[in-house]
Amino acid sequence: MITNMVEQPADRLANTPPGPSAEPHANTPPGPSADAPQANSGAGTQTGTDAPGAAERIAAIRERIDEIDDALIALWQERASLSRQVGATRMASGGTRLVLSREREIVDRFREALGADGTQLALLLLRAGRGPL
Ligand SMILES: C=C(O[C@@H]1C=C(C(=O)O)C=C[C@H]1O)C(=O)O
Repeated sequence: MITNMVEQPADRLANTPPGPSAEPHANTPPGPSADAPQANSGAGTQTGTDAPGAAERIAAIRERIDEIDDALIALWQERASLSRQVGATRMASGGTRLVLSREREIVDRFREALGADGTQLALLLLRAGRGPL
């Protein structure tokens, strides 16, 4: 889980395997980390540095990261909804719940674009729409 790592100085990250507590329950959104040391103490989210220029630059970049995350979440939810509609339509007409050849195409597409992470992302996307196999 990245949440705990980003609030530690980089030199503390090496050779520190995540313990059991680093991975919360799969469906539990992570809350604020109470145990990690803070690199700066102003108002708002920690940037991980006390250097004013760097902190401001990081805050600006984070605005775009947050926008991207919002879009990813909305797209994720829309895709899952559409996938469920396809499944319901198909089953209501006597068809199958899944079409594995189509799923294979999707996994291949993500893997070709993103490598091994793409495979994992595609599998998560598919599961979000049609449930676990
Ligand atoms: C949405 C569909 O149904 C299922 C879900 C898929 C998906 O989430 O992309 C792909 C194939 C099917 O197993 C579909 O056939 O397009």
